Order: sequence, then structure tokens, then C-alpha cells
Amino acid sequence: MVNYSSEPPRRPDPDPPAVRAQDLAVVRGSRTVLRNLGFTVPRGQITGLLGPSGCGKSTLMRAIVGTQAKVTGTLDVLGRPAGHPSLRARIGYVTQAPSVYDDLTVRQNLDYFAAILHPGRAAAGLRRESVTRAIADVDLTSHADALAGNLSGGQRSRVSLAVALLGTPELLVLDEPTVGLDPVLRRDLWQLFHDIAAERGTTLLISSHVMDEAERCHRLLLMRAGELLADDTPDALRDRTGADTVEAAFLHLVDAAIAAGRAKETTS
Ligand SMILES: Nc1ncnc2c1ncn2[C@@H]1O[C@H](COP(=O)(O)OP(=O)(O)OP(=O)(O)O)[C@@H](O)[C@H]1O
Repeated sequence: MVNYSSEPPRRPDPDPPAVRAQDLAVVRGSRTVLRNLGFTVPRGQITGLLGPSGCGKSTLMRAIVGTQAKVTGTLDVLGRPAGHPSLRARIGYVTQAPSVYDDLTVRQNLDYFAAILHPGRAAAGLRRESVTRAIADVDLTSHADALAGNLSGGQRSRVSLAVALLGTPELLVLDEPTVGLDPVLRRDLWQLFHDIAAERGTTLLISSHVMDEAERCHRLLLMRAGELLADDTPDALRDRTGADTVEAAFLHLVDAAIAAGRAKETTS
């Protein structure tokens, strides 16, 4: 992705954030679905990307991992422009649809992706080790030889997550990883996300439209209708709005944005 501004090239930041966006916009079809986004995702933390269905969370994630067309503005990921080939091995991305082969076992699924990531005979030991570790990370060791097609929805999601963990990515982008899971599995997955951030220093960007999950994040990006309503910690958001929960804070910010929009209409 390109920096479209006319400013001179910036000097490389020795310690860049995981993601830095400025004046970011995305057009899909004939619609501008993201506009005027500016934010920073710090490293080593869990940042939640929250907002109602259709507000643009998946589009923003696709832009960050470099698979979205018609992106303008500045979008740097791990110090490089989003989509740069050198970022491929440094980012793990899990889409909403689990990308697993039903006719392969859990281990065979992982072996397949490990062979793409670490090809060649010389890497056989590394492949075996990384597959075994990724299966253990998502707590599927006892199901390693089960066919993916025979797993539950939550287990299949965890196979997808294991695939993303194979390359020990610095940035893990997870699009609604807990959707449709029962409360126990959701809790366990969030524990795993926190372990990954704390033990490996991995940055996690996790989208959700379930506001109670916001409370589990270190930082939040709150979105509505393609725009950013807030970029803050859950505590700061609650304090700033006088709300008891992030959900109430979000609703407060939505009402304020609607009121500001109306005031602008009447004065123009
Ligand atoms: N191919 C497309 N052409 C035009 N508009 C699109 C296309 N795909 C998505 N959109 C629109 O872009 C907007 C953002 O969609 P996106 O999938 O990013 O939202 P989301 O917040 O991830 O939603 P959800 O939580 O339901 O997955 C939506 O209004 C959607 O209708």
C-alpha cells in the first residue's frame, strides 16, 4: 500500500507501533465504507475493534493485512506500508470463516500449512515442532488425529487459530474469533489471547460486535458507520463518558456523534 500524501518520505521509526493509520479511507463498490481513520495500535497488547455489524471492522482488518483494494491515506504495519511482501510471515490472520480442510485431520491441516511456511527437507524438524506447539497452544492435542470435519464449530475455529500461530507472528489479526461460541469456550479463548500477548509479546487485534468482550481488551477502537468513535482504554472510556460499562460508553459516544451530525446539518 502506498503513502499518498505529498510529504517528503519519513525517516524509519526505530520502534514503530504495530499499526499506524492516518487519513485512512476505503471504497468498496461505489461506497466509501471507511473514512478519515487515524489511530495507533501499540505492540504487545490486545486491541479490540468493536462496533455494530456492517460498520467496517472486516474491511479495516483486510486493509491492515494487505488484502483490501482501494485503500487511500497512510497505513503502516510493523513499520512497513500495509501489504508489503516482507509482512506476510510477520502477520497471522484468521477470517470469520474457518479455513480448514474437513477431510484432513487437525495435524494434517497444520502439516499442510507448515509445509507452505517452512518448505524443504531441511525444515522437517522445525515443521514438526511448530505443528505440535500450535496444536498444544489451542488445546487440541487430544484431537490432533481427529478429522476436522468431525470437530465442533469452536474446535474448527481453534484449528484456524493454530494455523495462524504456526509462524509465531508478531501481529495476530482475528476477525470475530468467538462468534457463535459458548461462554466457556469464549472465556478460554480470551485467556489464550492474553497468554499469547503476555508470554510472546504478540500484538493482537481482535474484532467483535459483542460489547462485553471489550472489557477484556487492553485498548479499544470503537467504530460506527465507517468512522472511528474512540481509540482509548476501557477505563478511560468509562471515565470520560461517566458510564459503568464499555457498552454504555459506546452508546453515549454514538448519541454524541448523532447530535454533532445534526448540529452540523442545521448550521450548514
Ligand atoms: N464487496 C462490497 N461492495 C460494496 N460494499 C461492501 C462490499 N463488502 C462489504 N461492503 C459494505 O462495507 C461495509 C463494511 O463491511 P464489513 O464487512 O467491513 O463490516 P463489519 O463491521 O465487519 O460487519 P460484520 O460485523 O457483520 O462482519 C458494509 O456496509 C458492507 O455492506
